[in-house]
Parts: sequence; structure tokens; C-alpha cells
Amino acid sequence: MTKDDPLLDVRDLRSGYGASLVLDGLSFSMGAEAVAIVGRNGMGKTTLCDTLVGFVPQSGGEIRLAGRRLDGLAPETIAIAGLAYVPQGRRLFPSLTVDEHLAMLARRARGRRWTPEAVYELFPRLAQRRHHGGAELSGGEQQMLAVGRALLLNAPLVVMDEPSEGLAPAIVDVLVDAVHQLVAENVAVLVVEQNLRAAVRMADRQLVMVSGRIEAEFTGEELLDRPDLQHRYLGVGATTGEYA
Ligand SMILES: Nc1ncnc2c1ncn2[C@@H]1O[C@H](COP(=O)(O)OP(=O)(O)OP(=O)(O)O)[C@@H](O)[C@H]1O
Repeated sequence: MTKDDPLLDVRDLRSGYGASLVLDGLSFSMGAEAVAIVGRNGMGKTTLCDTLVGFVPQSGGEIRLAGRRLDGLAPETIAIAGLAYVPQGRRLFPSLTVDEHLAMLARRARGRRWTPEAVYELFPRLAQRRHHGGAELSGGEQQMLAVGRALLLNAPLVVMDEPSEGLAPAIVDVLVDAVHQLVAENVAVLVVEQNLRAAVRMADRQLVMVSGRIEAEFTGEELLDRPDLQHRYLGVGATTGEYA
């Protein structure tokens, strides 16, 4: 990496499922900051996350992390290269306790910034639930665990797909604070959000996805102040309620 390389640089990315192309020439770059990807249902946000982390194979374009090409690498290699993932739906193991989830990556994390104990400091609620199984946790606790597990990779970039989905406002506040703390410690966060209010609180840069491309970029303030933009890019009702 030279000093001019962005942390993540995505150029002309193409990917999809079989013959159907979902990402169709998608480009953006980011540094050690928080960036949100917003957009209507079905625009390809989850496909973007899954392609970045190697779950969906790309059919064109380039992905560079700190100057290193990631395209075509296996998901485990991409994770170890520095791209951690908090998938939509959290994907935890119902029969494993919180402690057991974190223990799986504890050896790799030893001596680094993010250890299981550091995750428990970030999310004290998880520490109280450390002996409970994944299936016994509330949605918010599950999301904290999914974020904590990703942090144990000690990666420079964490990708989060819809972290606020289905969560009470108080829990979203905890996640927003966690994102701010990560960025303050130089960990970049790329967050996909359906929920504009949560997205704006997590990130200043809002990239709008339309039909598999980044079509526009706004600041959070611009998007919140402009119902016309919300209507055009996010659909009716994007900002109704505190987080809905
Ligand atoms: N496994 C799959 N196989 C085939 N098509 C898929 C698959 N997953 C998603 N798609 C299609 O790809 C397109 C983009 O879906 P994607 O989930 O990436 O969008 P999204 O913006 O994340 O929307 P949502 O918020 O509803 O998840 C949609 O047309 C969807 O039907």
C-alpha cells in the first residue's frame, strides 16, 4: 500500500447469480472512515457485501484492500486479508454460548486490540449473557455478538449488512456508538442500511445504490433535509418513525 491508496477501492464491479447480473459496474472508494450504502429493496446491497467478502463470485471489475487485489480469493483468505463481515441475519450458532462463539477466534485475537474481553467492554450486556446460548439471546444481543465476533479478526475494515434491522431504538444507539468508537480507533466501517436514520447517525458519507451501481453520494444532513431525494432514492416512508 502506498500512502495514496484508499483503504478499499472498488472499480467497475460486476456480479450476480447465474445469468442475472446484479452489480453492474459499481465503483466507490473509502478510507478509514464510516460509509453507508443506502437504497431501496432489491438494489443489490446484500449482493455487494457478499461479493466483497467472496461469497458471491464476481464476474468483472476490481476490489483492492490497501492496494491488494482481493478478487477471486476465497472468503477465508479475504477475511484474513483484513475484511471482516457482519452478515444480515447475524448467522450465529443457536447451541453455542456467547463465550463459545468468541472463543473460536480468541487465539487469533490474542495480544491484539480486539480480544473477547475487549468485546465485552464494548458491549457490557454481552458480558452479562456470556454463558447463554445463541438461541436465548435477544435480537440486539445477537447483533452485538455478530459485531463482536467480526471484531476478533482485528481487520482494518468491517462490513455490516443491515445491523439495525428489527432492533429497538436503544439497541440501535448502542450500535451507533460502537461504530463511532471503531472509527475513532481507525477501523473503517462500511454499513448497508435500509434505515436512513440509523445510516446517517453511523456515517457522514451516504452512497446511494440504484440497480447495481452507486448512483449518487450525499452527506447525511443533505439526505435528511431533502424529502425529494429520499422519495427518489429510498422510497416513500424512508424516514417515518425514529428508526423505521
Ligand atoms: N441467491 C440469489 N439468487 C438469485 N437472485 C438473487 C439472490 N439473492 C439476491 N438475488 C436478487 O438480486 C437482486 C439484489 O438483491 P439484494 O439482496 O442484493 O438487494 P438488497 O438491496 O440487499 O435488497 P434487500 O434489502 O431486500 O435485501 C434482487 O433482484 C434479488 O432478487
